[in-house]
Amino acid sequence: MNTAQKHNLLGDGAQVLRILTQVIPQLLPHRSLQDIVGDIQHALGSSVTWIAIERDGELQVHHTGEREDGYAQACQVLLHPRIIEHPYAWRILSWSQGVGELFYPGLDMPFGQLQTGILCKLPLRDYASTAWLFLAYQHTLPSITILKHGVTILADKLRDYLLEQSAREFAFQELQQISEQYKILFERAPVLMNSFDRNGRCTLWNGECERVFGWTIDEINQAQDPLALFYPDPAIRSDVRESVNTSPLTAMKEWHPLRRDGTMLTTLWANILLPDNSVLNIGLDITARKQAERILTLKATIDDLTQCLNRAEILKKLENELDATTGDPFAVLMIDLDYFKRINDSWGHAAGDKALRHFCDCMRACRFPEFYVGRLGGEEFLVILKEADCDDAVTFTTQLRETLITTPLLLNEQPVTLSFSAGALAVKGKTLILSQVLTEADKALYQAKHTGRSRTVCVRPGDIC
Ligand SMILES: Nc1nc2c(ncn2[C@@H]2O[C@H](COP(=O)(O)OP(=O)(O)OP(=O)(O)O)[C@@H](O)[C@H]2O)c(=O)[nH]1
Repeated sequence: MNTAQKHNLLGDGAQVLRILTQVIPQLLPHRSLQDIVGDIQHALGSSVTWIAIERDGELQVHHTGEREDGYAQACQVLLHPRIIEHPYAWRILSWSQGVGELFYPGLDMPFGQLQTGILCKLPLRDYASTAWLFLAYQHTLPSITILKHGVTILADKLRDYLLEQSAREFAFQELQQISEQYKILFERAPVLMNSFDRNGRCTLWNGECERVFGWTIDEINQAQDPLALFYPDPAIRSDVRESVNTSPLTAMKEWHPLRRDGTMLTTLWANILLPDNSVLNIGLDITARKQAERILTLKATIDDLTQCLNRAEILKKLENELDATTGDPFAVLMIDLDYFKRINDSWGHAAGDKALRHFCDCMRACRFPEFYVGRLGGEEFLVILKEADCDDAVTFTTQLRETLITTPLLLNEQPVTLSFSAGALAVKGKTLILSQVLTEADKALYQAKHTGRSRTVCVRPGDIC
């Protein structure tokens, strides 16, 4: 059918409806607007056809001619004073002849020669946008009224198509925004997030993993078994695999992976099974926190001044020894510095502190297989010698006295030899309770103090030797 025959059909209402039944079913969501404009032009035989959409102040134009500037074409019509200053609200405007001269004066074929034209507004107000459909013919048509009715029907369907497209685009943009937000969250959250596939290849590795472990995802995947970088022990590796792949842990579990520099981390991990059956591992690096906890725990057991065990801790140790089911023998020494007040009085309190630290250093320097030193308070100390008897206790104090002589305390560069008295007690089996041990050792110490000081008195319960 040639163009003239096609134009004649547009003068017949029934034919126009028949043409529309071919075009309207093509307004499918997956088809592009450019294709749809092409369908309309082909079915209705127009020479110039375009659809313009104004969204957020921006004009998008969909047209058929590949080489033509559709944007300029649409602007010339939509920004024409006759359109902008139109005195009435309008939905559809038509010109039975002279459209080319009106909108495209002096332009080449077919623009300057266009005769009949229709501009139809497609209100898309819900989405803060407006669209226009423009059709123009080089010849005058038999009935502009019939064409206008046809275009109104087509415009309604076209508007439904555009609204659906807008809704899809809106949903897509929202999805993209959400996915972008999750991407940022994944990359920047101060939480370790990663995932490994069934072959052990790393598929996800967020910024925090890179920062904490020191490897990039590419570096990890260069290893034959990436997991072995973190867990060199095959048994632990198998536990990790079991926890991730076989029974993902929803509660946090502590693991100790290695980082790139070989240091061991303390981490907590939980595994989240995703809908595609992959597992996302979420972890927290608690190395610094654990370290701080260890230091705090240690500090709670240490005497600040002398760095030996504090009173509570040495008494706890003594109680543990007394409660031990094995009932292994051990010796207890209660030690008190002699005439310590004189050091404070002669050299000042700071010198007294220095003397206490020096005395503890000398005790710790003594050679004995296993022993604990604790400060009971002031210048009084308790020493527990494991698997020892009274003779060992005496040997220990003799050694300590020698050390104090060979390594005197220096006060204002003057050597001062510290002296101490000691009460020793040997404990065998589970025969005594804590208070009895302390009372007996104290009795022996008292004896040492009142029989000349600088000596060790050994006692067996109820019996001083
Ligand atoms: N510099 C210093 N002095 C302390 C500390 N704790 C207790 N003292 C002092 O230790 C002295 C203990 O004096 P005394 O109980 O009379 O004992 P001493 O002078 O050693 O006499 P004997 O035990 O009888 O030989 C007191 O002057 C306390 O103030 C401390 O942490 N630092």
